[in-house]
Amino acid sequence: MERSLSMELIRVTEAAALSSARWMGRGEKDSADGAATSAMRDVFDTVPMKGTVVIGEGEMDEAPMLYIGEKLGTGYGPRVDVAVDPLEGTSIVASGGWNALAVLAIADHGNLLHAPDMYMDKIAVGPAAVGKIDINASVTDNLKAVAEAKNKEIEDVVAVILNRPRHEKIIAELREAGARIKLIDDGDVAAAINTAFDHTGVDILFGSGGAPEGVIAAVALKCLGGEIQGKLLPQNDEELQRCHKMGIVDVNAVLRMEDLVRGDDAIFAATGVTDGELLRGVQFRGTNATTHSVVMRAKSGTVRFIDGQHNIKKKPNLVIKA
Ligand SMILES: O=P(O)(O)OC[C@H]1O[C@](O)(COP(=O)(O)O)[C@@H](O)[C@@H]1O
Repeated sequence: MERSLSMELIRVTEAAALSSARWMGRGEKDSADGAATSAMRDVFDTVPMKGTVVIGEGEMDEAPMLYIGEKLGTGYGPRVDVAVDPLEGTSIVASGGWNALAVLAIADHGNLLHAPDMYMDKIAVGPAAVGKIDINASVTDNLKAVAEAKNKEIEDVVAVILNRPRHEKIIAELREAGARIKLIDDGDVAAAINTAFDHTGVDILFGSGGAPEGVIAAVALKCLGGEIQGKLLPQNDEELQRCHKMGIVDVNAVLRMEDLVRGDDAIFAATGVTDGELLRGVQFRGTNATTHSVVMRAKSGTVRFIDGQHNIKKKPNLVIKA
């Protein structure tokens, strides 16, 4: 995969972030998502690649854009699988909260798990604790392992988890073990990535969230040398059938890094929509808008933070007033 593709992909996430950021705090998550999706779709047309969406906005009959199977790119260049989440954290934008991102990941054709839209149990850590976690072990054992790997006490470990009733037991065990906890309302992709950056103050992600988000986070963590393990959590027969269709016979099987994203020819790109620990959100200043993005390649392990200054007058279609 071409190195220069990284910069092309940043243009895609920047466009999605610029378009959806106008909807911050307006209580309209679908409008924010729609703006991000259509901007992302438009810019993808200019990216030199032969892409196919494997994780997107839904099946062809339910999503007009960025649907699973849709072809993306100019049709010239590497043949890649594309995973997109034009707006990761639709409710975050609707309420002006933290850590909404425009994200995408690409990998060589056939190398991304085609995760169905269902829940996935997840555990994720940064490079310091790779090889030490086990999704089948207890919360306490995982905390101990991370504390040891990072040379700190359990009381100093910060676990991040979506604040959901389904996580009551995990949260109780985290409290019992004495860990510090960051309960988040949404956005477990950012939370998983944050475990790989010490300055975000987050050591380990627990709990279930979207399976597609799990695959996207896996690409980022592969680039960063971190680790995520997942287990699909089908809620009914239909979801179980979907797992089987994907070739996953044993739904209790632990999905490891190589199952989620095979090989290392993969790129992850994200632009902040609202402020977060890792990336600032879009700021509008008169005729200018500023974006903050990160792009990473698994093959080289290079992580680039890229700031963009956008002249809104020259991109009127991108920054539509909400
Ligand atoms: O809100 P639920 O059903 O617990 O799902 C959790 C999932 O939703 C999110 O918080 C936000 O997803 P959306 O951007 O699609 O709203 C994800 O980060 C997370 O994986």
